[in-house]
Amino acid sequence: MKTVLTIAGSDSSGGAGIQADLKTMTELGTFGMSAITAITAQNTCGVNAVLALPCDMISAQIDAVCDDIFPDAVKIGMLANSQIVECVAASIKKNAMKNIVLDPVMVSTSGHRLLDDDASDALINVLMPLADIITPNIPEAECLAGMKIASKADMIKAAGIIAGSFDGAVLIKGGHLANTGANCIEDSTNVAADLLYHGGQTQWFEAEFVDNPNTHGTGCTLSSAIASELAKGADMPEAVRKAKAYLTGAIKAGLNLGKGRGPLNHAWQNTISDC
Ligand SMILES: Nc1ncnc2c1ncn2[C@@H]1O[C@H](COP(=O)(O)OP(=O)(O)OP(=O)(O)O)[C@@H](O)[C@H]1O
Ligand SMILES: Cc1ncc(COP(=O)(O)O)c(N)n1
Repeated sequence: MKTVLTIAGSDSSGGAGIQADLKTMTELGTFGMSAITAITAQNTCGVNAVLALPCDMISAQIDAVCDDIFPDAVKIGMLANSQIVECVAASIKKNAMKNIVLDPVMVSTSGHRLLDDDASDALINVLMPLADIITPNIPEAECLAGMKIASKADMIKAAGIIAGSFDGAVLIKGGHLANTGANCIEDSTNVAADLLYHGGQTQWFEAEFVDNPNTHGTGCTLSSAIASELAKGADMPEAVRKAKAYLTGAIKAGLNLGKGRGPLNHAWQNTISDC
């Protein structure tokens, strides 16, 4: 069985972070392992508290995994502060890890900062160069590219700028532009359109925009699904295509848990075959 390591924060409500990552990895037939960077007290309504773990404990988790069950791919999510960004980068180099998917988590859907303001430089200069793909949402891509993004043309421009600063691929997730009119295609159906910039080429991945407010953890799910598909041997465009199909199914299968933006239905493939 192929193995995937998530280096990310814990979400007590199970919708995002390592909990979403491990569910995704299991559903996609890989063996998920975790190195926890921070503990959050959160639910579908918001983040109440964050405790960043000490760097030596984070490095120790990564080393313990790599010394025994070397991961075929790695997903990196919430990193909390610049010290953690630096120590995760050092551990990746030391262990010569491969298939690195970096989700540059900055702010939760509920508006809570999950990465210190002053950590962006370390993220861009120290960690990004080690990644095979980074998966920013629109606000994160605006921060990384230093420009506003209000259209698909802006997404293409921003992806080119971000890709110019490292060797990997860039997937700009368009969830925040969907339903604003900016993503509308000719038949006026609204779509959730993500842009992959890979090897100098751009490619759109479009899926039905599901009218469902329960989208807590979509970014975590997509990035860990990409890591799982890379671990199983897919090339980058194929990994993105399969990951987006899994994600869209999990949004469509619609759970309705909690009082706020609820989590996804990770087990949707089993749910459908049970019907
Ligand atoms: N309502 C929806 N229907 C279908 N796909 C969606 C919907 N909302 C988001 N997506 C898709 O989910 C993925 C993550 O999107 P988004 O742009 O919201 O990233 P994010 O902000 O990092 O996610 P998160 O909400 O977990 O922080 C993308 O593939 C996007 O197209
Ligand atoms: C531990 C952790 N990692 C990532 C997110 C981002 O997910 P979302 O934007 O859906 O809140 C989160 N809320 N918590």
